[in-house]
Amino acid sequence: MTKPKVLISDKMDPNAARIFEERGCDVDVITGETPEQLKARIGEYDGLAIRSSTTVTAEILEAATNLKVIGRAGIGVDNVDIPAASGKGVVVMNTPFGNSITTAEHAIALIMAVARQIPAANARTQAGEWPKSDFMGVEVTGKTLGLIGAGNIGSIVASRALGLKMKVVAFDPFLTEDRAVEMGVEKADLDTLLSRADFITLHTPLTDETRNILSAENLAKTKKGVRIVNCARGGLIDEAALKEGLDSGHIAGAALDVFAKEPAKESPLFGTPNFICTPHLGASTTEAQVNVALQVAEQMADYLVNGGVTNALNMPSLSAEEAPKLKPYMALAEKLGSLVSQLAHGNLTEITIERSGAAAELNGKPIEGAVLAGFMRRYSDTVNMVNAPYLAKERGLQVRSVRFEGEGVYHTLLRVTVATSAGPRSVAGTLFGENAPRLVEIFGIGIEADLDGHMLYVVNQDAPGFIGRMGGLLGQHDINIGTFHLGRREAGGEAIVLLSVDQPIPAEVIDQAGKLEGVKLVKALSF
Ligand SMILES: NC(=O)C1=CN([C@@H]2O[C@H](COP(=O)(O)OP(=O)(O)OC[C@H]3O[C@@H](n4cnc5c(N)ncnc54)[C@H](O)[C@@H]3O)[C@@H](O)[C@H]2O)C=CC1
Ligand SMILES: O=C(O)C(=O)COP(=O)(O)O
Repeated sequence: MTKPKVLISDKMDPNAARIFEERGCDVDVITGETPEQLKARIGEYDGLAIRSSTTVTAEILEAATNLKVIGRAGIGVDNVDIPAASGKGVVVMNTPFGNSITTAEHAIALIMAVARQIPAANARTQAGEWPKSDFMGVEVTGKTLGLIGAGNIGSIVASRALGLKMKVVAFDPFLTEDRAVEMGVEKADLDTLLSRADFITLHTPLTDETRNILSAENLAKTKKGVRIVNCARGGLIDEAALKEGLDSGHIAGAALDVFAKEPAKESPLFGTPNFICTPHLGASTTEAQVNVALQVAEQMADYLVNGGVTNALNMPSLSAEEAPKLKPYMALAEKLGSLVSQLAHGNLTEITIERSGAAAELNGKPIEGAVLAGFMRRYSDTVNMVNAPYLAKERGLQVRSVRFEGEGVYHTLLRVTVATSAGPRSVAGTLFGENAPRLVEIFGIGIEADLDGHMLYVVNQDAPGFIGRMGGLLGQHDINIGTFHLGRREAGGEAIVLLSVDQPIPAEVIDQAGKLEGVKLVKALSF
């Protein structure tokens, strides 16, 4: 048998190459290439091991004709086009815990550095100035730390900050009161956190929801004299607004390890007083790099040599006999989980997964995992079908599984219901024809649709002329409608529309759709 061939395309601890070789893989270490060079080379490889410097686009995946697995030696996978990888059957794995302590420690180091202006004081002292009277710092003891994102890294930061005698206020949709008490933090909404924090640190993945979470508007809600630290992802903060806040003196200091555009070789923030930055060093300690290198190489080699799957972000763990029967259900389950998470808002504390008819006969665990992975994916880079139930439990999400053996209208049905502060929200789906996943109900209204690509969800008053107005608006913006599905509770009552389009719908078109006569709600969805 020919040996699987792996490319390590980012700087990685040498233990990774050693493990690949010991486990029976050939390995090349070629770092710092341009996307064109990687594209030209990738066709030879079965595995690609990366950190954050390699961006794996759909175009690179197109050229990756032999690729079976991408391993991220680290946590964030926003540099990998996961849908494109899934489409090509390429497993994407990460190492969800190997660098979390190290990254949390960097956040704490930056809190201290920004409180005492250590980098500027160091530079001027070494320049021979002895500028003792220019650097008056603040204590962290007794100050409030606002933690945005209380997952693995956020929880470690909280525990360290408590050790420094700070108060910790945390905002995270998956943080329950019980978990907050266990962590010793106070659960808060974002506005409360912004108004109370003396220091703010960010620990969320970069998603559509977290992008610009510290926008100009939200920065304006912060306490005067706030200090901000970002060791998560650049796009979480509006860098121009941060610069304005520092210049005006509203923000007393900021420390960034990550930038919207990396490598950040220039930025309006550079040179701003009380601004500190590091070049994405969050995970850069000997310990973390050895951890993630060993782990990624072991996981990837296990997959390439034995077919074992660990920490995959786009693939469930399944036995060989169950796999073919469960596969279409997993796709349906993940789509329903994703749909309900895109439609339900507020405090998400309980999810119920019902299986009726043929679905009731199957192993419920992988289906549950797939629903939860779809449900939580918007909130975490590290969630997969395997770890989703564990993460849900850890974050206090109650998961109920219910089976109904008899058949209803459909021979097989999955229903996912989420308890929200506004009441239960439920969606249901079945398998049609050649086991194609199909939505059949949203919030109690019958509607049949495929959940695929970019979609628009509209709630409107059932009245003549609506379809024409909506079609006309999208047509004016050159947006082609692929499918159009309608459902309603009763004639003249509340109706819903799900339509699929060929490209993402710009925000201004969504805004205009929301203003059309009879429209109550419009939401862009993606699958
Ligand atoms: N600077 C660096 O070198 C490193 C940066 N990172 C970044 O740190 C991020 C966090 O890592 P982990 O804690 O391990 O991930 P995690 O998945 O354990 O935690 C992320 C948390 O963010 C929360 N969250 C998601 N959307 C949110 C929202 N809209 N508002 C508030 N909270 C939200 C989630 O519920 C979850 O609890 C990673 O996604 C990665 O981008 C990770 C390692 C190193
Ligand atoms: O693990 C992560 O998410 C990181 O951001 C670390 O990035 P790096 O591996 O140091 O390029």
